[in-house]
Amino acid sequence: MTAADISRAEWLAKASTLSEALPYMRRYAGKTFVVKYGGHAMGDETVAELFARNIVLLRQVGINPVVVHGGGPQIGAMLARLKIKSEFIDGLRVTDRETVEIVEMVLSGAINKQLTAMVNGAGGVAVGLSGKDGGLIRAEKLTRTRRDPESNIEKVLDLGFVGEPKVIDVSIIRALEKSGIIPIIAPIGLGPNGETFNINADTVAGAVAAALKATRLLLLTDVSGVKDKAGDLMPELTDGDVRRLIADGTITGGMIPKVETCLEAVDGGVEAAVILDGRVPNSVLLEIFTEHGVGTLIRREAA
Ligand SMILES: Nc1ncnc2c1ncn2[C@@H]1O[C@H](COP(=O)(O)OP(=O)(O)O)[C@@H](O)[C@H]1O
Ligand SMILES: CC(=O)N[C@@H](CCC(=O)OP(=O)(O)O)C(=O)O
Repeated sequence: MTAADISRAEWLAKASTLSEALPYMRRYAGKTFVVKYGGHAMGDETVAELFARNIVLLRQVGINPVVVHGGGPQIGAMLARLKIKSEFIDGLRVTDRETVEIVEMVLSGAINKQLTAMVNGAGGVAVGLSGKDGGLIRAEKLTRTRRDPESNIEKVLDLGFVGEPKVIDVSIIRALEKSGIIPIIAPIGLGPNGETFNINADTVAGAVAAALKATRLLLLTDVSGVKDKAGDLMPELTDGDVRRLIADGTITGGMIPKVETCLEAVDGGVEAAVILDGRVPNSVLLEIFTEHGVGTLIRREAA
């Protein structure tokens, strides 16, 4: 049987014995996979533990997994506990000085350490870091503009300490990879004047994947992938499809930056980007080791 013959059901049966699964895994040995684990997908502890085991398994078969995590709902819950109001513009949290402190505490302090401990508990060797460690993510303030429909004048929107990655220095990731260590990255960047920047986790995952020229960028979320108007999963989309689906209102909200991140990553040298459901047990393994995958694969149209 070749890798192309394996069905999802067969994969699940084989996953119980590593030795049987190995032939299907070898094709990716030595490759780097960037996996973004979204805050919504983290909810269920059993699924989170399975996620950690999947990541360790990738490492055990010779793949270099790099995890970037989110934590939007968890930041929201902490801000609510502290009675700090939070608003979003284009899916990005407006982040004032007080908010950025909480964002860093929740992402780098709580979630990053939980996930790192989980991967270590699953038998891997993981190290948690943020964009501040090893000069990983140099960021600058993100500027957003919006055209006022009545006056047609473009207004600059101030999102506060929301950053965009400018320079990704992958040396720390490569050093960890060489030692068999799994990096777990919180989406925090360091600004030119020592500022802490809150960066959308999808954006960080895309930028890190492009800088590493990763073989795959996997964005784990709380839906099965990109769906059409009838709610059916679309297994594969090109940049042209994505533009059309945004324009006709099929792709909305948080899914817009996700698909845009995928296209930028593919443009930046990532072989393929996939949006998939992180709440489904073993979704990472199913996506990587079955021929058809489970989510929506996004690629550029052939020139
Ligand atoms: N065409 C679409 N297909 C699937 N999900 C979509 C689509 N358009 C908008 N969405 C929304 O995008 C959400 C995923 O984005 P988001 O909530 O930002 O995820 P995460 O927290 O994992 O980063 C889905 O839960 C869904 O509500
Ligand atoms: C600027 C911005 O919006 N940053 C995000 C960072 C966390 C994130 O992206 O988490 P998810 O992947 O779980 O949504 C935030 O503050 O929520």
